[in-house]
Amino acid sequence: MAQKLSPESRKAALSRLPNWADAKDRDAIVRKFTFGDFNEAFGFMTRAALVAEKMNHHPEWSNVYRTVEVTLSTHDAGGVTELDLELAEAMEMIADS
Ligand SMILES: C[C@H](O)[C@H](O)[C@H]1CNC2=NC(N)=NC(=O)C2=N1
Repeated sequence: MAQKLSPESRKAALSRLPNWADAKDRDAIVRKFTFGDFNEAFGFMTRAALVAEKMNHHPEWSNVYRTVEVTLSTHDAGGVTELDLELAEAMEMIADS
């Protein structure tokens, strides 16, 4: 099972993911994506969902019109692991493409 990241490696990883922040109320990382319109937002979710399913690692997320709010945490580990960083990086690539 994936292990929770140490505070040091988590801090280093977050510095490479500048748009992501620690969740306020739990052990997780969060980001709000804003797209041009609903089609772009939902297209992002569709592509990210396919990656997540392939990884067997799933986001908590919600969509309002052209925004998608994402929370990543590894439930089995009770906190942030490499899997969350990997999915966050994949989401950055998808949102940029
Ligand atoms: C049984 C299944 O493999 C697990 O429940 C997987 C599925 N997706 C998951 N996603 C996330 N974010 N955390 C998990 O611990 C997790 N576990």
